[in-house]
Amino acid sequence: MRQVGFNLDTTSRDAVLQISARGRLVLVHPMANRGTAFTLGEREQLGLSGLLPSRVTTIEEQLRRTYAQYSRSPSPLAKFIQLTQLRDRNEVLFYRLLSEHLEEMLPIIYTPTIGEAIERFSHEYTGARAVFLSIDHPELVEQSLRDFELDADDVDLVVVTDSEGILGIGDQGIGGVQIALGKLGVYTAAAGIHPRRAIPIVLDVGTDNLGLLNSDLYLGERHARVRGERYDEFIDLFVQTVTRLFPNAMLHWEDFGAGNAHRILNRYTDEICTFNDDIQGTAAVVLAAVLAAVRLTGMPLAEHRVMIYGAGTAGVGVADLIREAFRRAGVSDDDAYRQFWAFNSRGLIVEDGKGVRDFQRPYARKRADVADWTVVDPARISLAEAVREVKPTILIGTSAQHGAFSEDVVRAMAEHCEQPIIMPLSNPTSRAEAQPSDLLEWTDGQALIATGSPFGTIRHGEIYHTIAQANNALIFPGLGLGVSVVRAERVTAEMIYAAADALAGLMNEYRPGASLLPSMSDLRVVAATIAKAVAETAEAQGLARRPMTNAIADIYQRMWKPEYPRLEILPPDSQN
Ligand SMILES: NC(=O)c1ccc[n+]([C@@H]2O[C@H](COP(=O)([O-])OP(=O)(O)OC[C@H]3O[C@@H](n4cnc5c(N)ncnc54)[C@H](O)[C@@H]3O)[C@@H](O)[C@H]2O)c1
Ligand SMILES: O=C(O)C[C@H](O)C(=O)O
Ligand SMILES: [Mg+2]
Repeated sequence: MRQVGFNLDTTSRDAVLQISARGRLVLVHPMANRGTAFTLGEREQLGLSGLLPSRVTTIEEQLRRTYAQYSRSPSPLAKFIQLTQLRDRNEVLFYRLLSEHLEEMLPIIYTPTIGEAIERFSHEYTGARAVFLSIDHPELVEQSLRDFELDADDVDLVVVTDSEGILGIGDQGIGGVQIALGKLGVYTAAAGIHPRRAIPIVLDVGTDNLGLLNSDLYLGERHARVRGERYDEFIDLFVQTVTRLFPNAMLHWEDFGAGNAHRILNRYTDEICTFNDDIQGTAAVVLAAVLAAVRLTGMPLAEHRVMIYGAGTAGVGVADLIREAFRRAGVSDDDAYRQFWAFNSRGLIVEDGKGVRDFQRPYARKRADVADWTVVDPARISLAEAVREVKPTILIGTSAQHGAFSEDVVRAMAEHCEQPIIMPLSNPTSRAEAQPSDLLEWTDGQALIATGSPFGTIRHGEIYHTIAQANNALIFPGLGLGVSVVRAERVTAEMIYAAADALAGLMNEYRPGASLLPSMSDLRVVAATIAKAVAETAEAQGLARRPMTNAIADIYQRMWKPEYPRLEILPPDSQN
């Protein structure tokens, strides 16, 4: 990080921060500012003596104060805003507070509260340290990226969204910038990616959200979403520019619409170092949860029948990776496809159905497969009807349809399956296909559950069930860290599988009611473990541009810790 007045080596855990700036400039730089923790000597040298209250405090005192402020904030959104303001004022303190209360604060800075912050972005706007790129100004793309003041070697990660498919709340226009910021917050909190080695970006291509278009306060381009050739050209311009300026960065795509996510990933995956979180991150975390659950059922994976309710960006990513696990278990590709039943908004996807997208097509069932089913409308076969016919053992929800896993669906599933594996993965909480407490109720406590948003622990009978949060936050931080440690040239299917496998390998608790996945409070351990597996896989595939000397040491050395860096105060006139 090199800005006029400040210089910080962001590659090492114990870097020195050089400051030649003076006075207010120091206090408004979130990475340099440490507020009341500046010592009297530092204050004098930096020209801050009159700008701070006289008492010097430790970071522990600052943590006590900011945690009390957090606790007093009256609503989740107020807590989000309080933490955002802290992040914009004193980044070290923000990450330290977050890391000490990770499980408590994750639902605030990330899913589910972030959904509300995204919807309210233009109303609550207080600035956002991100890059905004508009399709109406392609000529500004390069300059805008340069304006973020990072050099080629300074960037490990770029998180970009076009906001069309934000969580399960759809098109949120420019507000989607918050999901890019939220994901980066998790990268740092979980994997220690240095907060100054990443760029959050929103591509403003317009919005089809009429509420936003009609709001006086809306801050994005005020027109319908641009699609087709002009959209593709803009994406291409963006990809070419960002990879030229930041050749070592992994490009992370977040919350694109169903019509673009798979298409864009397929277009670039063999050309650059890139990853789609909703497709690949989700797939890896869900596979890990499925493998843990399958082990508990005692029934071999190859015999399971899988329903994907909501075969969109995430759903098909999940299906593809579970299918890979079938293949690794010795099942032929043809046979594996026959174990999957996928749904879109028109019901079960059948080969002659309407509106089937290219990436869904491999999962379309043959008409003959369903010819003798008892259904009301063969052109629109419902989940309940399909469940009765297929008797699935695994039900995955990525449809954003609240309550879609209804009592009759779940009871019908449980009738033929002792321990049904049911995963309502849609976010935020208001979109979940089912409430875990209901699932336990309807299956007599037998369901093996994972959800996308946090649900915590639920008592059913004598047993406390810890509901696994199968959120891609368990995957992307470690993946990004592993990729950056070896500067992988690509993100391959093998690396994604290795991430899932490493996560599954962390599960060793088998008491009744135990979670299928590690807890979000263990994110740092999870991320480091996944990073190692990913980096080693990249090396084995010959994709490491920076060989490791010792995997553990290399990963540990790159994991930034939220502590005030050592200061070196340079003369005010020296240029750095
Ligand atoms: N847990 C996680 O880590 C995670 C990761 C990614 C996405 N998700 C969640 O999954 C949901 C979907 O996200 P996405 O990015 O895949 O969106 P998407 O728009 O790409 O996919 C949604 C799919 O659901 C289908 N659908 C809509 N209505 C339906 C209905 N009534 N019945 C059956 N199918 C229906 C659509 O046809 C589409 O294929 C969101 O709520 C998102 O938050 C969770
Ligand atoms: O953002 C999340 O919480 C997970 C996932 O990427 C989603 O889109 O829901
Ligand atoms: Mg997402």
